[in-house]
Amino acid sequence: MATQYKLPFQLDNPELLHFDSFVNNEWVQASKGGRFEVLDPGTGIAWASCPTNTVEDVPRAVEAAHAAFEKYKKVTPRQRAQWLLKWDTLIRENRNDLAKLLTHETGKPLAEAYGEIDYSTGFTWWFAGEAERIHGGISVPAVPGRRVFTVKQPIGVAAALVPWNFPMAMILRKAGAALAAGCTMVIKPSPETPITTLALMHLAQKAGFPPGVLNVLTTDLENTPSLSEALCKHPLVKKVTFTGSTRVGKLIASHCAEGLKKVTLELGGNCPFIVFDDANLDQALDQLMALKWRHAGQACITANRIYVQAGIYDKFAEMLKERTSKIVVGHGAAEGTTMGPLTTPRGIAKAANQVEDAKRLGAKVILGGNEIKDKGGYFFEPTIITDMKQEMLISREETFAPIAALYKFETEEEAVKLANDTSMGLASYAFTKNIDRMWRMLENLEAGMIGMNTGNSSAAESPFGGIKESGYGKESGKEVAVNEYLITKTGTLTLEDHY
Ligand SMILES: NC(=O)c1ccc[n+]([C@@H]2O[C@H](COP(=O)([O-])OP(=O)(O)OC[C@H]3O[C@@H](n4cnc5c(N)ncnc54)[C@H](O)[C@@H]3O)[C@@H](O)[C@H]2O)c1
Ligand SMILES: O=CCCC(=O)O
Repeated sequence: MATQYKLPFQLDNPELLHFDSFVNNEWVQASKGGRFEVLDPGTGIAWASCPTNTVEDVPRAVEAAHAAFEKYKKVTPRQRAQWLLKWDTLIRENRNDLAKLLTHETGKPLAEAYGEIDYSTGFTWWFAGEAERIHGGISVPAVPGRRVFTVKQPIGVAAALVPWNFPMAMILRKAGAALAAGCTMVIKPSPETPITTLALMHLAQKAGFPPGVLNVLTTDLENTPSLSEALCKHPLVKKVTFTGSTRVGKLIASHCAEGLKKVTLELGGNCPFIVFDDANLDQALDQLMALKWRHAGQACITANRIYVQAGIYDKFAEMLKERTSKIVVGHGAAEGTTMGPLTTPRGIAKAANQVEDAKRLGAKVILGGNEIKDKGGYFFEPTIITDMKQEMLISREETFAPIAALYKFETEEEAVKLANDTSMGLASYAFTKNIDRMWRMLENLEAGMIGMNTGNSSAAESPFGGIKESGYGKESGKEVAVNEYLITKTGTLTLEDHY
């Protein structure tokens, strides 16, 4: 469908732009004909619209994915790998254009958009390699004359429900594993970020994936819960992979319980970042600057609670303030911008509420603390708060905004106790030059991923996933991620006249 909106950018390859849903390799409208707008968070202005699919549109997409699965499951792993590699190449070739789409949907600065694309192609590359390395096993059991073996088979149609903060990375992390395993997929992107997803579909089609292997149902905020529920409950959907908040993750798990669907849940974080007084402060600060301010604090693995040992607390806070003051907030596509807007206006309201709560309970705002109202989009000042206490809101819920909250601690035992005092368990970070202590951190911190003198642990080759209320299942990494899309079948063979 031709767009009535004015595009705020130009693409080298305008063919990438699609504004309709994608089912069975065709660009389609929603059955009821409705559309919703896609806004640039840096201006608040709509620049595109997409079909508002509803529950009525779910069967068409799932049935297309199922018909495709019947053929795709028999495609050789090498062929799957070749299609994945071709997709990977096309994404890399369209890097400049995709970065513009990401920036205008999420708000993140162009440099970060490039970073997301490079991170994302790690997944297409990695899972192309994994496709041919899926294998079962064989064993000789205690009973004579028997052999027991396992074969791995793709589970079926997978539904992927993805968030808006890393729309490309989250889709390729899921689709890469599913396609390598031999599954087909129906993707529901967030209402904020459908255009990047549709551009990826354009490239998947060009890469040669057959019709129905990948499908996208776009929809708005209002129809998201019902459409997602219908996808989870459709009998032909055998696997659901969800990335998003813990609140919604619990709903998804309950929808899937009915059909006993296999589920992967990558949910919220509330990640502690611990700096001991024997840490290399410059190293800790470099890592914190990159981790905390990445996408204006809108990453699940961001440092939500920063615990600093008493002896270095004041110095660390000052050093952080000095570096943070140099951040340039602006439109993600503007030259010189180092921090963009929040992606949604909901994020601004939540951040403002958390700052007010911390101030009321005795914390000090040493930098920022306010919404920026004169820039047009959804901007919030990079904010540093000291004298944080466990009873404050930020200790219990993710900020998902550019707020660095600093807590003081005295001993290692206290730091571990405070760090683990959360229902979440996605990632934890520790900075110390004491190797014994570092090992204790790895074993004692309750999280699925531990950053040891690093704030950057996400990579295609590392298993990604949380524990506690941060979810279950792993994405990326060797074997574990592809296994999420496979079933294991056990064969038992009796042999005559055999030991
Ligand atoms: N662990 C991870 O890998 C990871 C990665 C990115 C984001 N997250 C988490 O996601 C959250 C931020 O993203 P968000 O605000 O888009 O999360 P969200 O839970 O609101 O939305 C995630 C997805 O679910 C959809 N959704 C929203 N309400 C729904 C409902 N009632 N039923 C079904 N689907 C629904 C959204 O449209 C989106 O596609 C944060 O909590 C963050 O930590 C986690
Ligand atoms: O927001 C969560 C995902 C971020 C990541 O994969 O590093």
